[in-house]
Amino acid sequence: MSDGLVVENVSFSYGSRQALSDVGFHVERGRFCALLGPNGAGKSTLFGLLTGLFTTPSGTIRIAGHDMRRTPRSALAALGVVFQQPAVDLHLSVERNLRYYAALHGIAGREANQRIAEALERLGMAERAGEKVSALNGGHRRRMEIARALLHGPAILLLDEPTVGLDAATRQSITNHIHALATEQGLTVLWATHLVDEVRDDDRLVVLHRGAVRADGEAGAVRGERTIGDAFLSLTEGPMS
Ligand SMILES: Nc1ncnc2c1ncn2[C@@H]1O[C@H](COP(=O)(O)OP(=O)(O)OP(=O)(O)O)[C@@H](O)[C@H]1O
Repeated sequence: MSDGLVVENVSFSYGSRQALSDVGFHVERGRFCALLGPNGAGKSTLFGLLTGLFTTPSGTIRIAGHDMRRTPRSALAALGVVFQQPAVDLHLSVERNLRYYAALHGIAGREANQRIAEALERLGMAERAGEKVSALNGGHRRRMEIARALLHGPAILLLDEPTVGLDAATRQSITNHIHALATEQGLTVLWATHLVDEVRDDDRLVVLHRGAVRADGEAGAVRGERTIGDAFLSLTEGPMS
């Protein structure tokens, strides 16, 4: 368990507004975990804590065995992040965007070339390396951002609603790629979404609602005889926070 993702007793408030209360779950190494929650559930707040954007006033976060409070640099070095809002330079090529990001992590020269080639290959983007990002469709831009998040070799990949605005076929292709990274390469994945059709029965599933964990387990077991959509609705009914 030490090399996966551990969240224990995490609470967080914006002033008097409590956004997370006593949230805890563990994701084992190499698992794809869907973090499912409706708008306002607290997903972005949790991502803010996992990525060091906010400090954790209470509770423990361990990333690949590194405690966020005691060894934040090691914890963050083990993390790859795909944020909800794309942050890429549209006027540069895919390869140039990745090269800048690699340089930020102190990776240059032949090592950078090799990692960029590998990351693009993994996401099925090798032939687009020389294209300007502005010429790519939304799905390919997203894949490029995922490739970029993998360049420094993170143990854990966080994705905050990465398929927003993409069509169904593209969404499925991207979720397939990320599942393959988990099963084939041992990457631990936390995938935040409010789209129930992105969750598969053999995924780990954590349902967050009004800042609290409402369900935690293998998705097939959490839904039981219900569809995942019905299970989600019954777990998240009641007023929004
Ligand atoms: N900067 C802020 N100041 C005050 N309250 C906030 C702030 N950001 C979020 N909140 C509140 O915290 C709670 C959790 O919000 P959060 O954005 O983490 O949810 P979310 O699950 O990411 O929702 P969404 O899918 O809409 O992004 C909500 O009640 C929200 O209104």
